[in-house]
Amino acid sequence: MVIKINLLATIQISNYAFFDFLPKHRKGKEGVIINIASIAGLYPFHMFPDYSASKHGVVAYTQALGANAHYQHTQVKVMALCPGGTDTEIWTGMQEYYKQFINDIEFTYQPVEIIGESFIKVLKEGNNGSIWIIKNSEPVFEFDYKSETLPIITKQIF
Ligand SMILES: NC(=O)C1=CN([C@@H]2O[C@H](COP(=O)(O)OP(=O)(O)OC[C@H]3O[C@@H](n4cnc5c(N)ncnc54)[C@H](O)[C@@H]3O)[C@@H](O)[C@H]2O)C=CC1
Ligand SMILES: CCCCC/C=C\C=C\C(=O)C/C=C\C/C=C\CCCC(=O)O
Repeated sequence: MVIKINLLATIQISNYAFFDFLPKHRKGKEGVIINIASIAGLYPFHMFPDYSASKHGVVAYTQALGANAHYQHTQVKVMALCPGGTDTEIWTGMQEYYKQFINDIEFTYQPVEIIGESFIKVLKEGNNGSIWIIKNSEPVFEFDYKSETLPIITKQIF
C-alpha cells in the first residue's frame, strides 16, 4: 500500500504534469515539479522499511526525470524535498511493531511551517534535478548526492 501511495501515485501525477498538463497549460517559459520524498529516501531507516523503500524510489525517479537531457526538451524542472521528522498526523499511522524503535532514538519533530517556507525557497532557487534536505528546523540545504551516491547515468551505461 505504501508503495502505491508514496511511489506509484507520485510517478503517475508527476508524469501527468510533465508530459501533459505543463506543456498544455503553463504560462511562463519554465515549469517546476517538486516531489515530497524524505530523508528516509536518502538513507535506509530501520523503523520504516517499506516507507523508506518507497521514498528512495521517489528520489531516484526525481533525479532521473530531473536530468538535464529532459530539461533541454521540456523546460520543466523536477526537484524533491526530503524532510526529517516533522510534526504531522503521519506518526499516528505507524505500524505497531516498528513503534518500539522510536523510543530508542532522540529526536524532536520540526514544525510543519518550515516545510512551506523551504518549498518557496526551492521553487525560486533550486536547479533541475536537485534534492533538498529540511531537518531539525535548520535552513533547507541541497543534498550533495554526487559525493554520497553513484552519479546519475545519462551517457555511459556500465
Ligand atoms: N511528517 C513527517 O515527519 C514527514 C513527512 N514526509 C512526507 O510528507 C508528505 C505529507 O505527509 P504528512 O503531512 O506528514 O502526513 P499526514 O498524514 O499529516 O498527511 C497526509 C495526507 O495525505 C492524504 N492521503 C493519504 N492517502 C491518500 C490517498 N490514497 N489519496 C489521497 N490522499 C491521501 C491524507 O488524507 C492526509 O491528508 C508525505 O509524502 C510524507 O511521506 C516526509 C518526511 C517526514
Ligand atoms: C524515530 C524516527 C527518527 C527520525 C525521524 C526522522 C525522519 C523521518 C522521516 C520520515 O519521512 C518519517 C515519516 C513518517 C513515518 C511514520 C509512518 C511511516 C508509515 C510507514 C508505513 O506505513 O509503512
